[in-house]
Amino acid sequence: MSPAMLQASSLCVSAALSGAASRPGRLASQGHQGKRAVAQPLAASAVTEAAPPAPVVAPPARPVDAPRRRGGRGGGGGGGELVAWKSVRQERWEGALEVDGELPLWLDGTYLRNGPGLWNLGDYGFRHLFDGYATLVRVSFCGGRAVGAHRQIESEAYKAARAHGKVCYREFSEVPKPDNFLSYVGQLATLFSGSSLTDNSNTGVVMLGDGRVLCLTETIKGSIQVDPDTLDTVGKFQYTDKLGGLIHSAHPIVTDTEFWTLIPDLIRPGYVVARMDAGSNERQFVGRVDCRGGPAPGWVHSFPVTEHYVVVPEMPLRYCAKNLLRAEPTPLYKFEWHLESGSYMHVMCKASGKIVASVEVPPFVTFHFINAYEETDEEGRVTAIIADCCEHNANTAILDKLRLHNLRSSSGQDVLPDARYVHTRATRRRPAVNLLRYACTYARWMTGNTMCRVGRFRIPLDGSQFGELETALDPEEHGRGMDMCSINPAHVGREYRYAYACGARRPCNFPNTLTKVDLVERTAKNWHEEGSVPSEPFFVPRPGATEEDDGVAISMVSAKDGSGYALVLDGKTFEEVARAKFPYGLPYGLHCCWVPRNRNSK
Ligand SMILES: CC(=O)/C=C/C=C(C)/C=C/C1=C(C)CCCC1(C)C
Ligand SMILES: CC(/C=C/C=O)=C\C=C\C=O
Ligand SMILES: [Fe+2]
Repeated sequence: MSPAMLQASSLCVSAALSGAASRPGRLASQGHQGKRAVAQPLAASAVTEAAPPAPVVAPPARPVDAPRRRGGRGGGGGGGELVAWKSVRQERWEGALEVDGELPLWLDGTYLRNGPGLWNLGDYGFRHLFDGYATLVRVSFCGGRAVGAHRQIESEAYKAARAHGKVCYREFSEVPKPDNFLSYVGQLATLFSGSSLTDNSNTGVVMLGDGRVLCLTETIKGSIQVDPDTLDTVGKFQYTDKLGGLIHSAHPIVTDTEFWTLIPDLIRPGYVVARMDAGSNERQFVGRVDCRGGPAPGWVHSFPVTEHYVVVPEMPLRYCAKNLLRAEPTPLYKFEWHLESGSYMHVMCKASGKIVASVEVPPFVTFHFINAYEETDEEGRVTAIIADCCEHNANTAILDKLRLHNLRSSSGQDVLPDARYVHTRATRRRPAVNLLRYACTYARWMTGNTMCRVGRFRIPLDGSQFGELETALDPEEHGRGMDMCSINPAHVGREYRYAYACGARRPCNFPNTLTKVDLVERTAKNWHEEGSVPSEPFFVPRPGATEEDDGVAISMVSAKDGSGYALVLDGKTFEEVARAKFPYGLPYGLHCCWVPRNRNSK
């Protein structure tokens, strides 16, 4: 058993044996080099100080400028105000969590969530949700008990910011301020080599087939291995191949045996599709898709695969080399909207790297593909690819809504653009229909009545030129909000029925519900607690389950009273099973993974 696994099981034992598990705010002390806890008070200047020695177990954190008050329903740290959009700096915190309800005994492992939880450097506040320094929160479940932990990821970008008290690398919207013209010219030069790009891995976290756990963002250098038990930053994940590239999709598709990724090519507009075997650090070139429109590839935050194919989306929201060079953010940050360039979906055969379909589709805006699968005829021949996404109704306004100023100032107002769950259908006779759809999309834009929906693409494999994009269920079912989706991992690339996501209860300025979507019945079940901000509900199947929704969905909630807790919902009924309460409030976070206790480890 590796030291990390030993530590994990001792955590389980200490949580199970210690009475601290039922006392909020009490910390299960877990020795680390025999040091005592060092307080990390969240003064606004905390991050600008020279790096202090890492504390063993820090006391409960307070967000920047939050009052010190106790109590509140959600757990310790309540009685204040919503912490979701405030920096909560924890260099190393760990403690037993008070549990309300009954945690299933089969839930045995670690839920890990990554996200940009630190948006302040001294007096300086970052602009955008996606700028924050990477923050890992974990809850380890064992024997009906829960132990929480919280740490910053030690990226070069974060360490440099702490040491110098300023942004030193190019983040999503933040750029280091040059001291003079010469240093500006120097910065431009480093942009081309990629050395000025951030490695702040604040987006996703995945467990590779060999048990290694990686935090990821859109820069390739921002692939960082972490220890899921201690949350230690193990080091950079070095890709040992010669594929190059500076950016990639933040959401590789990871299975027990492989890892698929997309590498956009900004010089010769297109995408490289690559795969890596579990246990390896070497990506292999599979094939290339040339863009059909526009001066640059479309943003590929994520993409889906089926059993035999990789789906490569080409959105009209495209990377923009000029915007990459700018010191001040543009309305669409590093991107540009090129409606005239068209929108396309490409399908590549995993085995041969050949493109088997490339269709034009109505314009769309998505961060997150949910899943894809192959549609077959009676003879078992694959006739089309179905690909689902959280679609923001071809409206780029969502990027602006995720500015911290908007998230902090417009709560209570109904300013979240609508989203939907959509699919596409492709035939040769569609141009007129598509034109009509574009017109409808823009009519909705003009009236401000846009929709956020589950978008379903249908991409036929019969040589048709056009694909369709349809709304998979009435967006009113999930309040016209839809993002941050997970599904049963056994259904990745295969037909599926259920998706778990964040939806909306209007009025709101950000998704504020958890929603279970049933794509067969075209209905949704919703969980909501007034004023709370829940993050991605991550589905964990029950070991041995045969039904798709037999398991739990785990989310972390930043509650209205300033508290924070992990919420466990029943995968079938979507009723609350239990909540494990942190003794302080949690910042919002993005994506999650599940690390079973008996994982392989390297
Ligand atoms: C958190 C999230 O969802 C997205 C994060 C995206 C990031 C950090 C993108 C960063 C980028 C750069 C630092 C330079 C190159 C362009 C781009 C990929 C947008
Ligand atoms: C949180 C989010 C969108 C919410 C809108 O409805 C998008 C996050 C993207 C990055 O992972
Ligand atoms: Fe994402």
